[in-house]
Amino acid sequence: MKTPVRVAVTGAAGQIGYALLFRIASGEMLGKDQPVILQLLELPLEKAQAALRGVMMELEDCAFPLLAGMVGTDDAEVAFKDADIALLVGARPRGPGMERKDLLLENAKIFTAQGVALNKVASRDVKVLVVGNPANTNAYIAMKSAPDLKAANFTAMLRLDHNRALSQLANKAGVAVGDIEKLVVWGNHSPTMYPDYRFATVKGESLKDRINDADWNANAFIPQVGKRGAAIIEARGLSSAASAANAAIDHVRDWVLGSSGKWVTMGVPSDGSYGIPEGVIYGVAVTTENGEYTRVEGLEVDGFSRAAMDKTLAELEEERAGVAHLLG
Ligand SMILES: NC(=O)C1=CN([C@@H]2O[C@H](COP(=O)(O)OP(=O)(O)OC[C@H]3O[C@@H](n4cnc5c(N)ncnc54)[C@H](O)[C@@H]3O)[C@@H](O)[C@H]2O)C=CC1
Ligand SMILES: O=C([O-])CC(=O)C(=O)O
Repeated sequence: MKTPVRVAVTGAAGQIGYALLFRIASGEMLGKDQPVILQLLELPLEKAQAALRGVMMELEDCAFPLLAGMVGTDDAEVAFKDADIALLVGARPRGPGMERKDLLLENAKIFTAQGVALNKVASRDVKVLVVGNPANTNAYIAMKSAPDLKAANFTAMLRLDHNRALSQLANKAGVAVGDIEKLVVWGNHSPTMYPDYRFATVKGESLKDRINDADWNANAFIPQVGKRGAAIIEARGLSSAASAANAAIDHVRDWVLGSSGKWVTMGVPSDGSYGIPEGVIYGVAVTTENGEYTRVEGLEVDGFSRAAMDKTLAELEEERAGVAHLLG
């Protein structure tokens, strides 16, 4: 038996948590031979803690052979203790009359505290995935609040956007979703993101040439991928949960187990390439191997792409400026 991996999940009793934990415990994230210990954080409210206890009872009732242990807590330092992987899902949702800026500030407090706790007690190699919105800026805040941890190990989830774009492209081109490679979604997990299939291939042939429809790209594809989260809320009355959990699993699985040379999109702190200022958590194409990601370098940025990449960057810069006073 392998040594169990400690996986911390915040917001564990929420709807993404409910779609996520059972799949982690069944081995879909880290492999069917990898035991896990789940360290689950919820708010210190009776309702949230009761819901968490219920989820843990259900996890127990699945008798997952790979579930080597479980902790439920309202204390971030307990949840993050020696964590190898931290999925930061819990966040303050937008309430009635709340502006984006208010949401940003409320969440800034949460992700500052969680960054500090990770810095104090998590494994020095902890891999962090931020799902809670605004995901890129929350990841940036946590990273800045955890100066003793590797900045490169703080990532934000753009995989749902990547997967959404894959399916839209497969439908448009009439190809199998699994045959599409070399897609990237640049920037912020928000409607300003830029899904870019200029480099994408299907069985080695250019997908862009096959679709050959600049109008569809600019006026249907890009806005549809960007606003897909809102479309799900409109249809379901609740935000994406199963697809978000699925994307979190894809993100961490590929990061830990490798993408076998395939491109995947991760929100990672910029190294200054592609004109993105260093440190900004920005969606880029990466390949992954041996628990590390490597940016796909040297992609051509044409005029249309530059404008799209700068627009989503400007939004991230604005978010960063909005929380700068909290980060010292
Ligand atoms: N990056 C992405 O692609 C996506 C991000 N999201 C975001 O994921 C987040 C979670 O979504 P849902 O599970 O649907 O929400 P939810 O409201 O069902 O669950 C969130 C849970 O987090 C808990 N929570 C809140 N603050 C916490 C804190 N400081 N510490 C620990 N737990 C805390 C709440 O008690 C709640 O149980 C939201 O911010 C949502 O906008 C959702 C879909 C996709
Ligand atoms: O739009 C939302 O609030 C949830 C989300 O991030 C998504 O589904 O992409």
